[in-house]
Amino acid sequence: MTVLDDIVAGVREDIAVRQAATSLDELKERAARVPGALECVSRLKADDAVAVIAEVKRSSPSKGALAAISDPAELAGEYEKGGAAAISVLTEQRRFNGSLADLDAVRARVDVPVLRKDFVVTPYQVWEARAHGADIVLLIVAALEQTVLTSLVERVHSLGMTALVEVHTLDEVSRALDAGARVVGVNSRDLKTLDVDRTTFARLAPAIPDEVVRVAESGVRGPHDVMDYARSGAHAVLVGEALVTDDAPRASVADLVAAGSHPSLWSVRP
Ligand SMILES: O=P(O)(O)OC[C@@H](O)[C@@H](O)c1c[nH]c2ccccc12
Repeated sequence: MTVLDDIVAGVREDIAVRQAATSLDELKERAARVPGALECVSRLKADDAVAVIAEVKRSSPSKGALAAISDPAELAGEYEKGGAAAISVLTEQRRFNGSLADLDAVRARVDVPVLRKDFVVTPYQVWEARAHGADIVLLIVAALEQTVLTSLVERVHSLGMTALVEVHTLDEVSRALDAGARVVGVNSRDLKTLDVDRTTFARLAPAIPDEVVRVAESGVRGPHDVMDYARSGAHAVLVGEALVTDDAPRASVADLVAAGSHPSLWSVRP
């Protein structure tokens, strides 16, 4: 059993508990009452800048506890003021110590798009994301069979949200594109082993066409990594650990944003 299998098994148990408390019909009613999802593709793909997606994450299976984050909305507010294009909120409970309450708190605070970061394997979770105000939903190719992936991408898009379809291999890039992904995230961390290899993005990016948004996920330590990912064709970067463990997250986001619009990047861009 891989780490990913283990996480998904726990997630399925937790879904069953929530589903017993809140029916799908009830979620659909809630989803109809929240403001519509924000359009994200144009925000994640500027002509001469790298969009920074800043993440609210307390723990991870690879690193254990990262930061207490007693006030996720406050942290997200700082990210937004620093220039984050979107905020990612981990809602997985067992390994990442997140919750839908964190998503609610962040949604209520910021105006930029909010990403529900979880191990989404059923339509119920997609409705949940929308009912809690998410604009973007993560779908991890390695956790989904192709027919399920395709139907979840369609569900996300039909609810006006954007699917961030995560890949780690070339084969998964094809699967993401076949499933109709408009935004593809290359995770430098292998979710089966938790190893990080920052060269993954550069290897996979050429297989992702330019009309699709290319997001480089994981392993960003600072401005230098943003510039490296940008040189390899990233339109956006997703940053967690470096920001949640930082004393000045707002300034650090601003530094990443500044690095992503450095003039030297846009003359060498493929
Ligand atoms: O903390 P990092 O190395 O900056 O990584 C952020 C993000 O990419 C990572 O949290 C992540 C990427 N894909 C995921 C899927 C599930 C959970 C977490 C993730």
